[in-house]
Amino acid sequence: VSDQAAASQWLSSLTPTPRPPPLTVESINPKVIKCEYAVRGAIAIRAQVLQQQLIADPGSLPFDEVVQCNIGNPQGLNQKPITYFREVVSLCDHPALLGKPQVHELFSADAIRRAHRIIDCLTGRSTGAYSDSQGVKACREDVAAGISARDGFPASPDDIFLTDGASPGVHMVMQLLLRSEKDGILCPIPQYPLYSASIALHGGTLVPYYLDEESQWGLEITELKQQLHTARSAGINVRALVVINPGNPTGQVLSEENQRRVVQFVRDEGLILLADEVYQENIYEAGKKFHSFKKVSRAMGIGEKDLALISYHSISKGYYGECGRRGGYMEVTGFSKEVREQMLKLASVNLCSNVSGQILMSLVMKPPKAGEESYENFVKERDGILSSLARRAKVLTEGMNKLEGVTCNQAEGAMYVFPRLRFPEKVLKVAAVAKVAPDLFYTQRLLEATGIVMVPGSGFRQVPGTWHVRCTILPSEDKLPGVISRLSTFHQKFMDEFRD
Ligand SMILES: Cc1ncc(COP(=O)(O)O)c(CN[C@@H]2CONC2=O)c1O
Repeated sequence: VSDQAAASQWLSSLTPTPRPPPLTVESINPKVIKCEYAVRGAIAIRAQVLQQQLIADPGSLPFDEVVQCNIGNPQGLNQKPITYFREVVSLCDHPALLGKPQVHELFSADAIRRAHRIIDCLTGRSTGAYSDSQGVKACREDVAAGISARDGFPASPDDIFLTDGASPGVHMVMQLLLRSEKDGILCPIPQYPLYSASIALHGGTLVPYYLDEESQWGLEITELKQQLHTARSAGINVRALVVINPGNPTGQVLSEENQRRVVQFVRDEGLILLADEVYQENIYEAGKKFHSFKKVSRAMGIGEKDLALISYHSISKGYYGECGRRGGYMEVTGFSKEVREQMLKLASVNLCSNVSGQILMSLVMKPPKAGEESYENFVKERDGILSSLARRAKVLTEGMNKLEGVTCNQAEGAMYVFPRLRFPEKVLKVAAVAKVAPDLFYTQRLLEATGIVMVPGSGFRQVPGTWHVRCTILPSEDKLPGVISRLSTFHQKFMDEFRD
């Protein structure tokens, strides 16, 4: 062996053979790879890059701001928090303020009283201490009182789990229900992708039921029955039915009659009803009203013994929009003591949800009452936000319906419009070559041209061969006309470019 070869052999013997990286995309849990969440997917990621570019190099793009219409994040688009709510959580987070002489100049008397009451019930009198795993008892009592007042039927604090938003509550239940791919969950299509993502993460099967766009995203019982039968024939053990009411991304508000038939279906088929009601205070359509599935079932005389029901709520929506504070509840009824003990065990693994979010959830469910010092201002703030959202829902729906090839159902509730786009054949061809869904292709072009961030309908699943986009109704009323105008100009150019 030559000296050179001997030397290089010696050197290579000194350098350890490179180990393969401990984690690669190939060695990640395949359930994680399968999971997708379009609300913060490719379009949102690209939007962040453009946002940074605008900061670094203003004037370098054909628009001067990125408008985040991809996510129901009201305070991200300048909606102001509710004064009373923030007063109470501020005092709870810094109780020393209560001892300051100026406190009565800075905070309303009822917020001070509420804070004292809450602090008295906190472990160690501190929001910094772990609470019970189900949540602070006093907060659960207020949530239960609020549910009882809303529904006219009793709710128990023992049935309430306070969570870091509705999302972890959904994940917990999927973890409980999904043992293998043989376990299925009936989900609306289009659906909020937390459900498809969580079902994928927990190794279950999403069993679709299609909402009927032609009847304002109606939920047909015949469709539920057909999809259930198909899944069962394929050997899927369907465990639960998810209903999102008001709907995301579709914005429909179910009629009470429709809800009664859903409850009857769930009861007859021995399913668990997962009622996602996070938009319960976002009702805009005249004549439409929110009815909780808890109320509907109890009014039918269907109680805990007949129906397993988990109802979700959140502080992220409504008129409060406290998305970043992470607060929510699951009301759990109709399960055995042993099952609830398993739920509590699961909750205890995460110790507890954040206490400020728990306090905010209790304030949402038991806000100021008439006669209390904050009441008038609270009502003014609440009604101001909700009436503005209703106006924006109408304006945006009208704006969408003026676009060529676009039809858009009225956003009766929630925070989105979900228009259907009929693309020229050329768009379908170009998108196929680019290997992207046509509605993703559209939202990519829209973002690059206007800075408007929308989520492609394919991120929510949809009837095959139909294409949609989801846009929030959240740009402020003074900004919304400009957004619609930029969208219309882009849309016209896009359709002209690809006209058959
Ligand atoms: C129907 C529905 N359920 C649950 C959640 C989870 O909310 P929290 O975990 O914050 O309580 C959302 C959030 N809406 C997402 C987030 O913004 N846009 C969306 O579509 C939702 O729309």
